[in-house]
Amino acid sequence: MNDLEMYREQLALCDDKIIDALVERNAIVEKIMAYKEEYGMPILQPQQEAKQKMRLEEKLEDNKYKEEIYDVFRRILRNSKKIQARKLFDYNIVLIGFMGAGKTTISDYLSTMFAMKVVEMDQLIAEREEMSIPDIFATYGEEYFRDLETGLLVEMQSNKNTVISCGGGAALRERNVEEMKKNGRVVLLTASPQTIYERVKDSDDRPVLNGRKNVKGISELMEQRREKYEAAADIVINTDNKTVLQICEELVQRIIEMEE
Ligand SMILES: Nc1ncnc2c1ncn2[C@@H]1O[C@H](COP(=O)(O)OP(=O)(O)OP(=O)(O)O)[C@@H](O)[C@H]1O
Ligand SMILES: O=C(O)C1=C[C@@H](O)[C@@H](O)[C@H](O)C1
Ligand SMILES: [Mg+2]
Repeated sequence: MNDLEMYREQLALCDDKIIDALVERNAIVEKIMAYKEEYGMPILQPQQEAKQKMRLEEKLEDNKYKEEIYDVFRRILRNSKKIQARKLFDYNIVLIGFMGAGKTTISDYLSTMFAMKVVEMDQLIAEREEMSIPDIFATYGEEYFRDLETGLLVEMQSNKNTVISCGGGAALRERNVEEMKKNGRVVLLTASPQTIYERVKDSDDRPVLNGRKNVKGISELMEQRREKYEAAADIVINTDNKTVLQICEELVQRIIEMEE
């Protein structure tokens, strides 16, 4: 055997070690999940991720392949998160609720914590139509927009582990709710009119709130919608005075309870 052949064999042995280590690592990730579930511990522990990152940084400080190894670990972490998400729920999470309830915020955090894909329905529809949502309403009417929502909710049923952040009015159409349910669990985020007002008061990109961007106007529209939102929901989470982490943890725990 010449040197080149020998190096190639050594490389193959290295790859085998990496595969074995990754299999072992993934099994440990699953054990950690099972342990947390068994002892009712929080599933989301962002401080642990920060600790792991620091440990890695210290260990790689003087390593000449630091950047390349970081890159690999970023992917390992991403895949660990996907494994955790798959273990918790093998379907999509559909977030509904009034404007400002936190659908986009919670979607982004879930995406960070579980490496889940996010579909912002309003944004995707506007991109595909090459038109803003208010322009779609003005040009083609609400029915046309709701049909696009229905179509997108059907399309999403071939995905898994995706967070679907619905437009504020999506749950108002019965057919949309039917298609939401086929995606996975429907989670309704709620907040008091005061909280919603505080969250939306400085932004002008919610045309439905034009002319009623005050606590009374929000409260009235919320009451009109309440029944339909609640009828659509598998899980209801109130978000008043809760951090994004608390809300996401509550969501995960409620999903665990539902699957038991
Ligand atoms: N739990 C929370 N605590 C404090 N602020 C929050 C919380 N959730 C959301 N917010 C803030 O409220 C505002 C509205 O949140 P977000 O855009 O996520 O709502 P949304 O439900 O997606 O609204 P829309 O239906 O209009 O898209 C944002 O500025 C966000 O940072
Ligand atoms: O609450 C609503 O009725 C709406 C909310 C937005 O997300 C958009 O989907 C649209 O402007 C309708
Ligand atoms: Mg949003």
